[in-house]
Amino acid sequence: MTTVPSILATVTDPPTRQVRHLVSIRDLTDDDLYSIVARGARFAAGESASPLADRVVGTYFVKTSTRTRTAFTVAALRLGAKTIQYGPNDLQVNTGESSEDTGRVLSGMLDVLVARTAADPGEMRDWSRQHRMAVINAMSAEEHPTQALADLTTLLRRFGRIEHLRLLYLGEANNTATALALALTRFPGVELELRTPAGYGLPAEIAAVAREQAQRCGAHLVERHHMDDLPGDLDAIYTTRWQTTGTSKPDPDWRTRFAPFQVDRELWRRSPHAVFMHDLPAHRGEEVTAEVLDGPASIAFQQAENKLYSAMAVLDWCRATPAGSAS
Ligand SMILES: NC(=O)NCCC[C@H](N)C(=O)O
Repeated sequence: MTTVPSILATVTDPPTRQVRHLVSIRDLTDDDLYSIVARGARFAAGESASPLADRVVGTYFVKTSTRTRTAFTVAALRLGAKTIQYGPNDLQVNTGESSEDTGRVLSGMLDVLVARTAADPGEMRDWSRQHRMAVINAMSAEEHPTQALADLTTLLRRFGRIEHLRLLYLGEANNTATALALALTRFPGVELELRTPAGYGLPAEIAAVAREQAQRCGAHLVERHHMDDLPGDLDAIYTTRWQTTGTSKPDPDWRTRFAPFQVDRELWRRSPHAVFMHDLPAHRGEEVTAEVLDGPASIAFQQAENKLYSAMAVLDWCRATPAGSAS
């Protein structure tokens, strides 16, 4: 008769792991938000750590990416993790596997999935219906949360604070604007004004959430659809490219309607100390002039570098820890 080797009796399941997902800035408590932004600044200042030494981070980018994919891949490597990269044609979702099944399968093997998706807003939520693999939104058509976190780290490094900063955002209120509005309105005294072409403002639901947060936290959110009576004495002027990934513009003459929102030197007359911010890639001569983007006020390329430090902070925040233990 065959006997079972006694060594099998000593095999036990690993401890349950609990992760935190970042699909939207709304997934973060105020404390989470403040601590990720501050941690990003500490990583930028040279803090090093290897908290992901035994972890595997997957990146799945359906859309093109220069900054975000590189930032998260390098961040994972710097924190000690190994990485695996999936391109748009690599997963069985292309042959019809459901996004929920994909999440269930990957969560048995990966610790983190960093994903940039096409238009489907439910996909990332489907993947995050488990607590073993953290899901990080590296940009969807609706929101770009890790961009806003990097931008806030940039502001903190530049000004030493975020509270009471005055910011003007120009152009389409796209995924980046959504994340910025959801994040900045949680800082007391922040004044965020968006000037967007009519029909290209924040989605009504996002504007409502951001207004409610602003009221709770003592911030201010203003949205207008013209370029008259611009605010002065700003700390930062922010813009983004006019053609947002995964979206289309229904009106054929949209360029004419966007043209007045271009960021040029004239804007600085009222705010000579303002910095210029851009999530990149930039289209010189469209949303911003070359003179501004490449000029002394521009911190756009510092923003890009801060995506790395901010990605390190995000990966460390969301990593799996045995349930019940401190992170
Ligand atoms: N920094 C980035 O992630 N840039 C790529 C995308 C920029 C813009 N928000 C877009 O959706 O097209």
